[in-house]
Amino acid sequence: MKLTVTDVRKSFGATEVLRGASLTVGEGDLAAVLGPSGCGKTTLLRIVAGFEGLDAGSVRIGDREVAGLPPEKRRVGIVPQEAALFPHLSVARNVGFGLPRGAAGRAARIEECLELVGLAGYGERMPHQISGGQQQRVALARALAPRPGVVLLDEPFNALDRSLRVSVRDEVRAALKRAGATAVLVTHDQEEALSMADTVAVMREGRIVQEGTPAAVYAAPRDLGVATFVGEAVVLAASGGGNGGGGGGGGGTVSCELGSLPRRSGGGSGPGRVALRPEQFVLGAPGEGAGGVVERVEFFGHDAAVTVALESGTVIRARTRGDVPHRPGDRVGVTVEGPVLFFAG
Ligand SMILES: Nc1ncnc2c1ncn2[C@@H]1O[C@H](COP(=O)(O)OP(=O)(O)OP(=O)(O)O)[C@@H](O)[C@H]1O
Repeated sequence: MKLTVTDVRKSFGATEVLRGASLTVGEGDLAAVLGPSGCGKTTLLRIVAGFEGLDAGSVRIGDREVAGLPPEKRRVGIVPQEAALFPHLSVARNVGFGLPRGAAGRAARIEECLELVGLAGYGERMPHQISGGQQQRVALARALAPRPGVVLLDEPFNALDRSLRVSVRDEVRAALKRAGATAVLVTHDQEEALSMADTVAVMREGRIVQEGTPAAVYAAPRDLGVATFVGEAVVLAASGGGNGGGGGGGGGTVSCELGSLPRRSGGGSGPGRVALRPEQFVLGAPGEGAGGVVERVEFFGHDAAVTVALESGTVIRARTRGDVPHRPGDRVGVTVEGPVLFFAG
């Protein structure tokens, strides 16, 4: 079901933690709430779940206002940070925990949910007999079993080691999609948010400051804070020309130490800052563009990150193809492929 959070406010004592937070998640979508530690992500999730009351605002699941209802009346499924399975209950009994005893089709629903998360046939195992990633998937099956209107996932991959995280998050995403669930994932890991979610909601100081598809937020962040929080960026002092009057593409130019660059529209004009994405840097021969020296090459197989100290003292990190010919100490010339993001002020 669609989730609509409107202008939610919440204070703990004198501290206002949510300052008019609004969030919309379309039916069947997975939204990631992304923000720094302490910005209010978990509080927002707890308010949607009903574990915490709100001071003002509204929470609707489908067409129903749930702000005054206790958690068990909201039809919300929760996947906590650590799977938190009942250790003395089998996997099947964990999954069936939220289903009424003796309900018709209960056993079939348990098996169906285990199948959704790719664990068909694991019902008789005990939690300690399965891996951490599998435990997290059982927690998801448990959340899905009562057919909730919304599933909430609070940093669900934190307890897993890095290599496992990537595969578990793919499996969790696939299971949510198979179930057709509307879901909200809270995370401070931007790669997780950008790679998993249909939409990203960037949260800062108790408010959602921008919502959109990962690609849209990355390409057109509303301010420098979002630009540097969602994706990597090198920020340089710059001066922006007029917007060129065109909608869509044409946005005039920006001048900075790396030259005069075409800019995306928006962001104002006059003095300000430019945010350059790692994939916008092109490393060429010395003399092509700004001179610099390679400091470090990080090889990832499919691509590489090359850190270059420019003669000006600015340090940039460029994303290049994996077959990078550079070594630390090499002299290179750095140019930028536009259009670039500019923010006045
Ligand atoms: N029950 C509470 N009583 C008092 N203060 C609280 C309570 N719950 C949360 N806070 C405060 O509200 C702020 C936001 O906390 P919250 O856990 O929502 O942030 P978060 O964005 O989820 O952070 P993290 O990513 O570190 O989990 C913090 O400053 C926290 O100390």
